[in-house]
Amino acid sequence: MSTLSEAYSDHPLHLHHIIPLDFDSVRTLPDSHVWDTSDHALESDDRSSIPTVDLTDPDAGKLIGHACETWGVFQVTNHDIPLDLLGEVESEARRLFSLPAGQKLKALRSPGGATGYGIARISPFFNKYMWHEGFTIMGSPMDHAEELWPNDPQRFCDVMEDYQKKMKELAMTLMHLILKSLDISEEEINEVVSSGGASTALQLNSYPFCPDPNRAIGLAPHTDTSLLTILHQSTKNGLQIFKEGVGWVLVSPTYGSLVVNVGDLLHILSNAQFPSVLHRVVMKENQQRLSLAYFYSPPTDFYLSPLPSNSTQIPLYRSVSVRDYIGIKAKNLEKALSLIRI
Ligand SMILES: C=C1C[C@]23C[C@H]1CC[C@H]2[C@@]12CCC[C@@](C)(C(=O)O1)[C@H]2[C@@H]3C(=O)O
Ligand SMILES: O=C(O)CCC(=O)C(=O)O
Ligand SMILES: [Fe+2]
Repeated sequence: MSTLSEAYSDHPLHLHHIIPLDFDSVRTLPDSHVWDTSDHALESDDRSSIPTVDLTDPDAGKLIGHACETWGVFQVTNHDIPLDLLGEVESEARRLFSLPAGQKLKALRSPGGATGYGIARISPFFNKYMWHEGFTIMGSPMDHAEELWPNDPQRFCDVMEDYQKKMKELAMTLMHLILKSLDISEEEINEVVSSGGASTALQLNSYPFCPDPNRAIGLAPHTDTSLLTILHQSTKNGLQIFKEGVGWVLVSPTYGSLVVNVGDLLHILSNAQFPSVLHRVVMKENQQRLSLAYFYSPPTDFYLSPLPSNSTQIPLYRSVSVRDYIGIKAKNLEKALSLIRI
């Protein structure tokens, strides 16, 4: 069985698509980072905002199913992730991104690697660079933590591992609710969610202070490759999701609540009943913004096909392994879903 890291190592990147800019050293926005941002301010009004679901609500499953169908994204409250832990992970992320550029480069993601410091994996698909630096974790971050803090790697590792453990439990709870809302049997749910383990990743995102935010982008529009993604955002605005017929909708951070979004793999599994949501990060505030994204997927050798609850419908996608889909996405980005359409 292959790991998520191995699935990504089949698709190596060039160094210029890994190494972030030394953001502290620039006083003006380099041309390499200038984007057409004419639609960034075109947000729909306040009346449209993503649904919020209280996980202790007896109707949570139904509400989540409905949110996945209509929005592909929702906020969750009463999720059992301690707020102290969220604060600690955020502060460890802040400590990492505050290191001098030269120090961060010691933990640079390798061209064939999946973990460590670097720019977003989707970067090769765009001719400009994003105002973003990231740090990807899969399991224990010890090797990279030793590169960053040779004398004190443990604190960072403990917090990140604790967070991944709790996020995994939450992701499994949410997946159970989501699949139950599709009337999938318990056995089938267990095949997708628990028995064979999971592929997971934790991405720390930093959008540094920008000298010219109106001409830069934090993260270009994309859908996630996961079943679902659970996101914590620091107090700064920037995340927008695209809703058909409405346009770009701002997802303002609400203290203590987490943003959950449908990824491509759940899109396939649900036969497009739960569409993966297009999202991006725009530069809204004149301060650094941080976010923590946890990606939950089935094991890489798991074959996804539209689930039997949809058997009365025509399956829209052919069966594909997680590993193969990662490869298709690595080569084709937003065209990936259409390439596996029957
Ligand atoms: C498990 C994942 C999910 C990844 C790849 C790998 C580790 C890093 C994730 C992100 C994080 C930033 C946006 C994204 C689009 C990117 O460029 O890297 C994500 C991508 C995906 O959802 O495809
Ligand atoms: O920073 C954010 O709010 C979104 C991050 C994101 O979309 C990702 O990591 O995939
Ligand atoms: Fe994303």
